Amino acid sequence: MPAPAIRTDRLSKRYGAVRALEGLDLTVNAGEVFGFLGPNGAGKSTTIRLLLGLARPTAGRAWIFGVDARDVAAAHRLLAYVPADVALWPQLTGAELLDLLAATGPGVDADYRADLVDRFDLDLSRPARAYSTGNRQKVALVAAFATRAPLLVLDEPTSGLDPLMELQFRRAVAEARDNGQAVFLCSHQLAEVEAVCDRVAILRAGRLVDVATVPDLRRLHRGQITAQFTGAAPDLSDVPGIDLLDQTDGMLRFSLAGPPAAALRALAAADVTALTVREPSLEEIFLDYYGQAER
Ligand SMILES: Nc1ncnc2c1ncn2[C@@H]1O[C@H](COP(=O)(O)OP(=O)(O)OP(=O)(O)O)[C@@H](O)[C@H]1O
Repeated sequence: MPAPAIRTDRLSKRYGAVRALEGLDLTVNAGEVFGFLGPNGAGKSTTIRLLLGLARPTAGRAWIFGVDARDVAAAHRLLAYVPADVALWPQLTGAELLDLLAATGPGVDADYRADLVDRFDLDLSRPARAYSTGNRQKVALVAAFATRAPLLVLDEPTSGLDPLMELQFRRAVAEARDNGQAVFLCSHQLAEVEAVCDRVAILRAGRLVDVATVPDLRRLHRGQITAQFTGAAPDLSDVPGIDLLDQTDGMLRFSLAGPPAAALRALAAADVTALTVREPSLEEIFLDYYGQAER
């Protein structure tokens, strides 16, 4: 079996009394787009710093394709990184920057890079000091995708991109996956994570809360059902996991956790004329987890 793109074993980091990361066990496979989510301060950046060898773990270990993450020279031949705050040398033009980044990174596919420059609508003749936040992000993204590195580590890579560029980003991620690359995507843009990720990990206060596919996460969280009926209202009093949200004459709306069989039986006993089922969005799932921390 080839080594996974990322593996961590009880990876932990403390800053004094602060437990930034506690016992993280994670595996990200080649060809997988993996979302890494968590509220502010959950430990996402700390994890990335440990994966990149920018910080030393207090305990535990991390590997990039079987290479110890602390072996920075070897591990960085296998990955490309886009930071949340892209800083570029202000006097260099976009073209000079891409050449510099290509020369110092894990390699470059020049044809693909030209294609990406076009798709991301990047003006390479301007100096970096004249770039907006979004344009700086585009330079870093084009440089990273163009490496075709086996692992792409992307930290909040699209916060400054407009919707058209966001679509280009999603397309490039899909191409990376089709090319067998792994993508580790840290993002607060939940719609983006929902659209591109195969699996997501949810981190809270330095600990992993869950790792699952988006459909699996949906199954664990509350969906919303609206039923319209004529005659007597369906009797939902015995349905487990139900939470009645709204009831008017001829309509009721409820949320449901767990399998829908009991609710469907109760609805079938009434004269239901229309039924809509809305699955929870990743945002609702995330808030559900986040809300648990407040309780
Ligand atoms: N150098 C440091 N010294 C002290 N504490 C730190 C340091 N870096 C991070 N922390 C603490 O570790 C915890 C995790 O921080 P981290 O930056 O990893 O969170 P994050 O999930 O990336 O948050 P955000 O979404 O806001 O970027 C926080 O409590 C933070 O204050």
